[in-house]
Amino acid sequence: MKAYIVALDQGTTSCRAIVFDKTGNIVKMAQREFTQFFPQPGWVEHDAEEIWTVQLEVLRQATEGIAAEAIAAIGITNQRETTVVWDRTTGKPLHRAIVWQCRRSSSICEELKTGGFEETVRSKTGLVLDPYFSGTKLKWLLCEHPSIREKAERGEALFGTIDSWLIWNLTGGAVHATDISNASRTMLYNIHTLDWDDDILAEFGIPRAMLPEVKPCSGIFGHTSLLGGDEAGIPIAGSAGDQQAALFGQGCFREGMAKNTYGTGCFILKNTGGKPVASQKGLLTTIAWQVGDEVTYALEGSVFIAGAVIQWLRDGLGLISHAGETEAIASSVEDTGGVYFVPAFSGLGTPYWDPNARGLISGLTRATRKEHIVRAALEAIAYQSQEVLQVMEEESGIHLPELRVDGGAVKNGFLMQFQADLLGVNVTRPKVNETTALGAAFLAGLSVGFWSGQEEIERLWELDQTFVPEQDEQFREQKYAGWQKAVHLQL
Ligand SMILES: Nc1ncnc2c1ncn2[C@@H]1O[C@H](COP(=O)(O)OP(=O)(O)O)[C@@H](O)[C@H]1O
Ligand SMILES: O=P(O)(O)OC[C@H](O)CO
Repeated sequence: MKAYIVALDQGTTSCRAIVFDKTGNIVKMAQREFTQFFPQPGWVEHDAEEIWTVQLEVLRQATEGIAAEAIAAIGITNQRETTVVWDRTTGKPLHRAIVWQCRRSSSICEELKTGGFEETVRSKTGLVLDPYFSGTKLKWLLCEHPSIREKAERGEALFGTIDSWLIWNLTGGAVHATDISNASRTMLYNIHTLDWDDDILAEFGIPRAMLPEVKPCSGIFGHTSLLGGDEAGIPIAGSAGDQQAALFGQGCFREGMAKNTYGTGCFILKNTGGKPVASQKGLLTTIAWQVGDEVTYALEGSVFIAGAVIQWLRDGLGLISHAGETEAIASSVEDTGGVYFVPAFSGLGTPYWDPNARGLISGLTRATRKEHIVRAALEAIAYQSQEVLQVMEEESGIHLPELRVDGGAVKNGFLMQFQADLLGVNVTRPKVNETTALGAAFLAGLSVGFWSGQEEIERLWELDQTFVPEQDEQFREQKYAGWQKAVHLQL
């Protein structure tokens, strides 16, 4: 009997494999971190081969003792925008993966802006001309490495985001495909015509031959025999970028529903229904998912550094030994003692879109202790999310009734309460916090009939805890004004 769906969640810092049952509960999971490379200030790389090895290892661990015949399908979700180029014949990467956080293509973005290309990009792709997205990373790679360009022109070098890379490897090099939500993050995909955009490809000098086929998020991408089982193999039946998958996993199927995922960064997505909504204030217009013929769009606010600031306190400063400690440390002081921490390690995303901004800690005095800095780092995650939500509200004129949250950092009760206090709305945390993986599982499960439809999935959402605002308007205004002052020191 097909009792399970397996989700592969390839995040910025770790690979997870999670086995879900029909009730959407976790049966088994395995997770492992992989290496981050910072070859120059502002540059971030991953080893795509290491990612595949680690992903396969956690897949095997999570499914140990489970017969391949019991797995109805595999769903994939991934860190988005991260750019991989590999050799069609050998299957080996031709360069380290250039990670979404990497700023190396800043000057390319500047040139394109000067050349008046910003509006074209915005109107065709819904995105902002920023190094965050794959397009200028790929342009950089082809310009810096003429041998890769030659291969690309001959159709021998393939481009993909991490979902494509996993699908390629899971299918033994038989399938070069991506899903529409990931395609919409490349800056090469036209979100209106639903095709790669020839004008942009020409401007960026990217041959179409290296691009993957774009498929709906829920549907068969290929099959894998890596876990054994019958000859046909296990279908890879769903795929979506991690933030879109989380929106799906949170059951935000209706227009106006929104979620915030607190992982390496924070990504707030609001379902805008069947049509793209353009933003005037730095939100991204993106494709949430395609199920059948129906395309759903979203507005997104992207915060580049959220949980990553906690990792930096651990790995960069040695102030803490585990992320989990920060809750008690932050709660041990009344406030930050006037300290603000702007973690703009990779520039600033929504609403500023300043690739050159860098981090700062302000308001230091001789009385400042480690506890204040840890607290300020956690508060920064909430302030950045607040800024995005404020823009969303200003643009739509609608006050968000609640914020659904998920991701690694929502375990932190201090952070969740502070977020509710700052926003003045309820923050709701679901029982299954692995919402990203759950979304990928739902997309895969829907396509093979494991679940009957979105109504059934919606009923599976269960509340863990609601964080209710405990502070008044004056608190919110005062705190936010202090944050704004600190951010503007950097701009
Ligand atoms: N208790 C905690 N408090 C604050 N941050 C945390 C906590 N636990 C984990 N994190 C942060 O959450 C992030 C991991 O979340 P995850 O959703 O796995 O991220 P990703 O998918 O981006 O790799 C890390 O950056 C980590 O620092
Ligand atoms: O790895 P995460 O979960 O922080 O997600 C990264 C985003 O997909 C980047 O756009």
